[in-house]
Amino acid sequence: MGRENFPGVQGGGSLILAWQVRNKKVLVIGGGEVAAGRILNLLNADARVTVISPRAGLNPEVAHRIAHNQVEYHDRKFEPSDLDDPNITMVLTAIDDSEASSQIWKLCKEKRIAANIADVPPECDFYFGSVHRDGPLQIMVSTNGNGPKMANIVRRRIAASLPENIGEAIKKVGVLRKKLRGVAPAEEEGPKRMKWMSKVCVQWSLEDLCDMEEVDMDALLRSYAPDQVPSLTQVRLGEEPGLWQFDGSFGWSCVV
Ligand SMILES: C[C@@]1(CC(=O)O)C2=NC(=C\c3[nH]c(c(CCC(=O)O)c3CC(=O)O)Cc3[nH]c(c(CC(=O)O)c3CCC(=O)O)/C=C3\N/C(=C\2)[C@@H](CCC(=O)O)[C@]3(C)CC(=O)O)/[C@H]1CCC(=O)O
Ligand SMILES: NC(=O)c1ccc[n+]([C@@H]2O[C@H](COP(=O)([O-])OP(=O)(O)OC[C@H]3O[C@@H](n4cnc5c(N)ncnc54)[C@H](O)[C@@H]3O)[C@@H](O)[C@H]2O)c1
Repeated sequence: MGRENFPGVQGGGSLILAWQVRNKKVLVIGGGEVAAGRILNLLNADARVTVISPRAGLNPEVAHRIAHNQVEYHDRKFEPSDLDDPNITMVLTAIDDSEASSQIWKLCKEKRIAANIADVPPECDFYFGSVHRDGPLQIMVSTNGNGPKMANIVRRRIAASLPENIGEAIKKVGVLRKKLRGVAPAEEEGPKRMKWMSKVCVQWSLEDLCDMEEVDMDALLRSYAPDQVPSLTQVRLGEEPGLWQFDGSFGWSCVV
């Protein structure tokens, strides 16, 4: 008999994902304060943003994005034909007109376009959350519609508890991972590659990860074949792979 101690299911949550909208077309309907926040989130994710909103109602931040050609802009109210472009990946509405909002939601569902209707939670395929960003690191907090301000408070507390250099350390790990793929591209290397990469992340301090230069990465990668993880000091001393072994101390360990 199996032990059956699998995780219990806790329904009622959201599926939290990191949606890749780079170079994809996203329609934002409305140009007020809420739209301004949405547009920034989208631009930070390299989306191609189109804004539809009468000029008279534009918030200064949205007007700035338009003036600097950061978004495509149509100075008018929403029209159903705005949804005809098959390249639209996502629609976000942030307008102060609930009737128009519901009409847009229905049209999006007919066309199977994912949509967020800012003021109507039941008419959202996905919610936004409160996001902390530090380089490649993003942390999103959701309260699943219960308390958006609470999400903001939790997010700020999490951000305050993070090491200052975590984003930079992750950036370096990203470069190393890419290089490792170059050194060991084979599919069957997958398990070894992942285990080795995990060991580097666990054994190296954030400071050492941040300090790691490209030459250090190239030297470190020579220890991949013998499946060893030297410290940054050892890498810089240029010792031959095979001379070091992790002894669990997170310090200097050299077996001769
Ligand atoms: C996280 C954040 C992200 C973002 O918008 O980018 C976000 N709302 C934020 C702020 C905020 N929103 C509101 C207040 C006033 C205080 C309060 O009500 O708490 C504040 C606080 C403020 O403005 O400081 C009012 C509000 N919001 C919604 C409704 C409609 C309703 O609930 O019926 C109403 C009532 C309108 C009314 O009463 O008339 C709905 C949603 N808002 C969500 C996200 C989704 C659920 C996220 C979750 O539960 O975690 C969801 C469901 C849909 C969606 O928007 O995707 C962003 C904080 C970012 C940050 O600061 O870090
Ligand atoms: N989800 C959230 O986090 C959240 C937070 C606060 C408010 N809200 C809700 O979001 C909505 C927008 O809030 P806001 O503060 O940005 O409002 P706002 O009044 O500042 O902006 C509304 C914008 O919508 C535009 N607009 C109105 N009708 C339009 C149409 N048919 N087509 C295109 N554009 C149109 C207006 O010109 C204006 O630019 C409100 O309903 C508000 O209750 C949501």
